Amino acid sequence: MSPAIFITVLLFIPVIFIFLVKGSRKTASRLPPGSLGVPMIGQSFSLLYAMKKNTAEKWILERIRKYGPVSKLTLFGTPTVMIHGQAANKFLFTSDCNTLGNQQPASIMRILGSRTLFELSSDDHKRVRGALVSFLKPEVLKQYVGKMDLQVRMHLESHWQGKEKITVLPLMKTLTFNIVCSLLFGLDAGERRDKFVEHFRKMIGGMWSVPINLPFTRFNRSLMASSKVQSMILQLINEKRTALTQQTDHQGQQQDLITCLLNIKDKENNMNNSVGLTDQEIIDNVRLVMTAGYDTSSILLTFLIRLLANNPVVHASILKEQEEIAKSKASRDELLTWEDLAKMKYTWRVAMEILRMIPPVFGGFRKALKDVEYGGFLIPKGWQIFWAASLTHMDESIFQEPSKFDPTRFENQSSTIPPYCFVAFGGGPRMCPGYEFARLETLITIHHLVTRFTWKLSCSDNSFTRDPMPEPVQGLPIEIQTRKLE
Ligand code: HEM
Repeated sequence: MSPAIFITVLLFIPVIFIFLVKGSRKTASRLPPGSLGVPMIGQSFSLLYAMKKNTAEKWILERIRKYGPVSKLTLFGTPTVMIHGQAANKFLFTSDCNTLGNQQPASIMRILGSRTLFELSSDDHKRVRGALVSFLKPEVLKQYVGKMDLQVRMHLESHWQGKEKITVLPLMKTLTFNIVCSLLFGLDAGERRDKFVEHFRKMIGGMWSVPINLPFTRFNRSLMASSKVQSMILQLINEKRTALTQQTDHQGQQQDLITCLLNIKDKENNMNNSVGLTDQEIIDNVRLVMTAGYDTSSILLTFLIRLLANNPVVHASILKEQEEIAKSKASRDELLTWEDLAKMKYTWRVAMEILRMIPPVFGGFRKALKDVEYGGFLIPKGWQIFWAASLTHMDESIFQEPSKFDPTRFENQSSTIPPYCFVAFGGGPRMCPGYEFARLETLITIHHLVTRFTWKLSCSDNSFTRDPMPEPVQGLPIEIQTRKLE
């Protein structure tokens, strides 16, 4: 380098430095209030601790009181902006996919695969979601009420009938897993399903772990189980594909989710159109649906059972509604129908009120794909945005006396609850596609439980922790008694 160029470069270095410092000060002044804390860690442990102690709502409200509805912090290794309120939810759930992307911890992507709905965006997300919804929509699910009913009856006969004491949460997990297996994979009770459950439980054990793949880590065990689950689903896909080629007409026949997805693919291929799902997309999304549908519904059912033990007035009203339906049947063996479920209005309102007060999904993250302005502040590209359902669920300007259990709030939900305020199922294009499936499982199970059993809590501690899903102390042990239909 010639001396003249060298001197010019030297002279420019301070100018560039001053420019960069000024630029970063300007950016810093536009960031929301709050502290990022210790790099990488920030406020993660403090939030997780509050969740464990079931004081996360208070933790968040204190932040809001201190910094206002938009504040910055660091969560799980990433600078984060927490936003709050109806407008914030609308912004988060409806921003276009070039502005906000979905953001899940790295461990989830490695375990469930890179082609799940969680990871996809724009047209890819629409295509795969459309395929899943083609099975999960009410018009299709209504054919499966009887099949779900049979699964619930079998579960109660094996795990409740004749017992005096049971623990609710693990049993509800077994029940929802069996329903998912039967409806999604056509996999009924037997050795194969038992193997499947075993691998699945190991797989989900490491979903919220540090993604370091070393032998004997939780994450490593999860990854190994995930590849076993993948092989089992691939085997099912091959069997179902063979069965499909042997059938000429599958119209009007009951199918499972995998067959339904293969059917879409084959139809599309026949039309020389490639909008169907690849085998990898089927595998990844079947793993996602298994996971998404397992913890959530089982937790809703567990808290419903807890509420019915604690609240005799609600119990009496639900029992009345369910007994009327049971009495309209010629015998106890007659299965429930779609029309019966439509009559269970009060029961579903109670479930919705539980979801308002104890949402199984505490909240979630999105990622800013470019610099975004929100509420007069800058959210820099690459930062994550955090939403928590309870922020609007427990806001007294939206839900009067939010700590009071009041299912009547859901009587005319669309006219009394403003949009983007009840977000237990999320909102916008990523809103939970399993809403109807969860409604069916919940109503059918509660019907059989209240008409066949009475129960009381065995544990006097009525509290629960979050990890990150809410779990009652000791998994909710109860004492049960069989009752006769009056
Ligand atoms: C009480 C039960 C349930 C609750 C409270 C619930 C809640 C949620 C929430 C809050 C989201 C959105 C997350 C976000 O926007 O970041 C979601 C997404 C999802 N849920 Fe559910 N869920 C439930 C049951 C189910 C069931 C039974 C299934 C499947 C059969 C399911 C499948 C899914 C899937 C596939 C997504 C991802 C959607 C997408 O990204 O487009 N969920 N769920």
